[in-house]
Amino acid sequence: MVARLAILLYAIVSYGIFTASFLYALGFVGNYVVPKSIDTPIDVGAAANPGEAIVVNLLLMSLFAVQHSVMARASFKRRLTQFLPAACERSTYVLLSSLILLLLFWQWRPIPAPVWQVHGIAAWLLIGVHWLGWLIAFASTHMIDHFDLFGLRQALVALRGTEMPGQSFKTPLLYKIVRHPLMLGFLLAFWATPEMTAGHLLFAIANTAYILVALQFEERDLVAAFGATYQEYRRRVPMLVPRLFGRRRTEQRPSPRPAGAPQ
Ligand SMILES: C[S@@+](CC[C@H](N)C(=O)[O-])C[C@H]1O[C@@H](n2cnc3c(N)ncnc32)[C@H](O)[C@@H]1O
Repeated sequence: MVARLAILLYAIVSYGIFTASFLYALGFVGNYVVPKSIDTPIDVGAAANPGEAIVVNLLLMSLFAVQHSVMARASFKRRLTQFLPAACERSTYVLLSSLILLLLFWQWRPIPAPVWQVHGIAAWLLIGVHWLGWLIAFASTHMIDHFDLFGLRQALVALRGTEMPGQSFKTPLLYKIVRHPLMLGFLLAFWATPEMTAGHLLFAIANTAYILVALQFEERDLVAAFGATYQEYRRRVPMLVPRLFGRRRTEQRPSPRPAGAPQ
């Protein structure tokens, strides 16, 4: 019982650190409230040299990308759970991702050179799209399973001593019109800004490239897990850009989750 409570505590702490990093990300990307944002150095007088800034920023984003993708693979999870209880695996993933994000926010080198600036109604439209992106991203986690994605469900199931139910294939709400609404939300939040600087542009380009690569791995795992059901979904539903005047959709039956489906 003590071990199960410790797992739950670990999951709650990891979730708390994730929440802090997510809230900080809102301020960081949008240049709101936080002491250090994507365009404002802590030490305002000391702008980094752009070459150094590009290298440091790319290293920080690569660290996040490698951790986030390697730890999401089934083979890595199998190895990790030889040392850790399976109920801690997702919380560990969430904890490390959040700590790396906080490191990125802390060590980020702004490159303030302006790339575009828009004013008036166009600026307000872009700000609206930016916040819509964050809203879509947050809402999408609830459409898949927020508490499962962030490791709390696994800890609660372990506390009850019951079996963790397998991952099921879902297409609720936004998942009916795009396969990856969470990533679509991030892309909108990263790109829609009335004042784009060189540093922000680097952030948006590198993260877009990472998302496009990471989705290939994620979809490979989803095809392995759900087979023809996911392949049919892939043919029917666009990846990131909703089809506004789409083809007629056919209803599909839910498929049972085969053993070894990714979490
Ligand atoms: C961080 S979520 C991102 C989901 C999706 N890529 C998106 O952008 O909305 C990643 C997890 O969602 C799972 N996943 C993605 N699409 C899913 C679906 N249609 N049904 C169930 N799980 C899904 C993946 O297996 C992975 O474990």
